Amino acid sequence: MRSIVKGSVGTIVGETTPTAFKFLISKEVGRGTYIKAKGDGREWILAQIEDIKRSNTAYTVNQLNDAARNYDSREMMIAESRVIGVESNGKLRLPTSPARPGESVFLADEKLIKATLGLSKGDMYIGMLKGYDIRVEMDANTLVQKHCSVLAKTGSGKSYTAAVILEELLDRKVALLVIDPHGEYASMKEPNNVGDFSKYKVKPRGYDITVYTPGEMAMNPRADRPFRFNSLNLSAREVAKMIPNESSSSGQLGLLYEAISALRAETDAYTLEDIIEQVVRSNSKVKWNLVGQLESLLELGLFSGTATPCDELLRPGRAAVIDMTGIIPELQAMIVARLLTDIFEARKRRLISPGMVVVEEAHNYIPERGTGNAASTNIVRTIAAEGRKFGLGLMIISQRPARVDKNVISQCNTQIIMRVTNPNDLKALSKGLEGMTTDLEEEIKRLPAGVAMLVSNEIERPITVNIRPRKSRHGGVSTEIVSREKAKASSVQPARALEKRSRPQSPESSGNEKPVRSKKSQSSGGLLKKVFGRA
Ligand SMILES: Nc1ncnc2c1ncn2[C@@H]1O[C@H](COP(=O)(O)OP(=O)(O)OP(=O)(O)O)[C@@H](O)[C@H]1O
Repeated sequence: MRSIVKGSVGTIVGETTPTAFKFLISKEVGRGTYIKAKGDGREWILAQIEDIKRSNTAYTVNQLNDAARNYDSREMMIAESRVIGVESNGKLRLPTSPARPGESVFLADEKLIKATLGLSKGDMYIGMLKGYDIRVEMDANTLVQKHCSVLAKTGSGKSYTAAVILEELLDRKVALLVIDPHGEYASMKEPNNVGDFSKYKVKPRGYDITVYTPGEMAMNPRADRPFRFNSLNLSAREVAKMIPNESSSSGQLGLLYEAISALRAETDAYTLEDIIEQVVRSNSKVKWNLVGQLESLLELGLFSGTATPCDELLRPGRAAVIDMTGIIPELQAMIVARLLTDIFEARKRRLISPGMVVVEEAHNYIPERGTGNAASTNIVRTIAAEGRKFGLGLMIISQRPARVDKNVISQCNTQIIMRVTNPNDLKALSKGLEGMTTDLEEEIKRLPAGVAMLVSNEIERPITVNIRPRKSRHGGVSTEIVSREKAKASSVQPARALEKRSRPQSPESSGNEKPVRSKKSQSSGGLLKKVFGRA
């Protein structure tokens, strides 16, 4: 056997192929380490250690080999390595012939890793390659245009990582619209004060964030402004989108179309109140159910006051955060449906800036078939399929990959995967990702918080990244349950009331009874109005 070459970490042994080789380890290396060996053309082949096996001929399965006196000298460590490729003129290719047994293996240097993996093509700094001092940079334009997803189990650092990407996009003057079900993104206004900033060379700062609430301002201390829709001349389709699917029968929808056509024939300008009055005038038996739903819509306050203009929501270098805290899921999906339809239409007509729509807890807004229904599914699918043409990108964030619409996920060119352990979610990831191996699946199960696997057409193979500290303050903090028992008890009451009252009518209702409008609800809007409010 050849003597060990200085600086090498091992020698190639056994059978090799253009895509894999094994080497006998002479210096400590670990799984995931990037290594290099000379190919036949004397160019460097970059490979990564996938697995390490240890054996010792002195210890066989059947008996100890007493003839072997020096047990330590008989121990062997074999590293199984997967070839990533050979870099030539900025392009990656597989070596034409397999690496030669007997060749020395070295640790790969930073330059080779960056060039071969394609890590320095971008301008967005999201973190460091795990185990290395190598910055991972992604291309902002590609990420926005070709969409992106962040998928991981809860507590793994999903929203933290999403915010890191949003910071980079805001630094590059991208306009962002964030659908934020839990009010986690308002804290981006403030600079971060926890993290190893010097190691990652990050400077804390706050961003230009405006938080909107579709509810009442007084109920959401984070909100800067109310979010309101225009109630003038609503089309039947627009109104229908805001009414829960399961409770609006075809008879009621027909009634809605009739009422709005009659109004259009009479006047140039009508409001939601006018639609309600018109429906009341109908002779239909099912009208009261529809009236109930329309009145609930009116009471939410979403259609009162000044409508929020679309061009205010997408502004370069700023993020508009729609904070959905306190709004029931069904209504959230309807708000998202209408909002994104307006944004997409305005963008198609070039009336607003290009930008990116970020959908947190995406399984609620675009549920996979069989796992639920949401009014917002179609428009999010449309943006995923056509947004690129019109400069509207999409970022999908979810803790339940298996419950998110596969059509949308498959349109995301960049996938950021953090720790996932649920077997259904892992299966969904495996199905949706090219090149997913059982080894990668195992790795995903074991990723620590704050470490992400980046899969993208822009990089040559999935890489693991230590996500950099945030520049802005993180807002996704878990609530302690035990020590806050009292606070929890006092907060249960309004939440329940909210859910109960915001449903237009009970499922048992026949649809023929006139809904009771209490004096209080007519004058001040009652509890519903208190919770959701008017502008
Ligand atoms: N790159 C990171 N650097 C430092 N801390 C991190 C990093 N990523 C995550 N964390 C920490 O891990 C915790 C969980 O992160 P985060 O809130 O983003 O999780 P999540 O997956 O979004 O959870 P949830 O689904 O509950 O919102 C946070 O307290 C955060 O401070």
